[in-house]
Amino acid sequence: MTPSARLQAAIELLDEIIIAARDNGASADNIAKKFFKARRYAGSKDRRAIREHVYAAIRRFGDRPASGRAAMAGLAEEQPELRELFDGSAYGPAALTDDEDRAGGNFVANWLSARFTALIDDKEKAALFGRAPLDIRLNPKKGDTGVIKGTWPEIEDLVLPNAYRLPTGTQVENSKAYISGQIEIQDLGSQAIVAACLPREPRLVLDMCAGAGGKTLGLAAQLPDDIRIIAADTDRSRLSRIEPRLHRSGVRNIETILLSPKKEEEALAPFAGKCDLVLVDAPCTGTGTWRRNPELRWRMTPKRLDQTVKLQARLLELASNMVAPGGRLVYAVCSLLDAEGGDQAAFFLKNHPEWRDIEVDLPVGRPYRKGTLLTPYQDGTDGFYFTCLEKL
Ligand SMILES: C[S@@+](CC[C@H](N)C(=O)[O-])C[C@H]1O[C@@H](n2cnc3c(N)ncnc32)[C@H](O)[C@@H]1O
Repeated sequence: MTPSARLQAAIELLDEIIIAARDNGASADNIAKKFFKARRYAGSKDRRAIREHVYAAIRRFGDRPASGRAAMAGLAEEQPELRELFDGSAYGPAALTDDEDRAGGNFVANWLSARFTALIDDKEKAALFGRAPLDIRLNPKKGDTGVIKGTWPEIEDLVLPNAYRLPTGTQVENSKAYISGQIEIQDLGSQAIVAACLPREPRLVLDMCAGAGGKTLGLAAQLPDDIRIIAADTDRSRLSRIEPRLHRSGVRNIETILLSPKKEEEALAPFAGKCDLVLVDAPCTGTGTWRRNPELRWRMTPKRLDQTVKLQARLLELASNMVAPGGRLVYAVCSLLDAEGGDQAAFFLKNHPEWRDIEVDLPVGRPYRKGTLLTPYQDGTDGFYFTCLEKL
């Protein structure tokens, strides 16, 4: 493909990504995979170049552009070499005109920028777009440090006992250590949230928004095998992805429960007031994960944020009903917006005098508004807020 044809392909791929972001459709990565599958003529260099154009536009614009062409035209304003590729050649984009739409604005939409926690300064904002590291968690029941250090001599020890960092791009998923369940890929921040759940040994654990089980497996790896762990979620496809991970890691004490949205309480009724530990890793806007998913910015609107905040408050309330007296509730979000983090904790504690927040002693994160904040610049993790609450 010519450089102009690659740019035109990037414009077409961006058109699909923009529509999916507007309509809450498939992720940019999945759309790209499908796009290239249907264009076998694009070789590996073509694909790489097209992806680079697409992700440069996604990283650059905080507001969702009107179209793929507007996005690339906006980028061309800042990159003269791109402007030359709008050359009207056979498979390339038509020449730019003075009056056509061009994307612009800041890296983060202005309405959203104002809602970040006070600790997110310019350095932190820049780090939100940095390169995400590749962190792994050792499963102490199956693997040992010697094996993984033998496999990857360049591995870096992190501040939590089973946490390690590998150079980005290391092929982990086809390694013996991964296939045999000795390791999982998990950001240090997620590992810190699991650590915050476990000062005392629970008997019954509920992971209420377990997704594909990242934190559920982290909990199981640290707890004795006879503890009952319930992994619940409303997303059938995500929840089903726990199964192969359970096999790999040899865990047998996790049960899954598929919840129906708005009817979660019915399915969870048998556990009401009985759990020693409930984790609510709540659905959120993901503002702390922009390093991995910069396209999430294009999905955000004030209305969607408001809906997410309401859902989080409802799930926190519901989760609190599942906890036994003296039990612990951990509420976490991979977001750095106060509305999803500190505001939720403050609102909950104000309305529940029978609960108190507890301090956690971890080597990462900063105390922030009744909880802990983890950030890319300060901690080298994705951005998270979590709070540990105890029922009196
Ligand atoms: C941040 S993700 C969880 C990630 C997971 N805990 C992990 O460590 O990999 C939030 C999850 O909440 C789930 N969710 C959304 N609405 C829910 C609801 N009403 N009840 C329970 N889970 C819900 C989503 O399907 C999603 O899997």
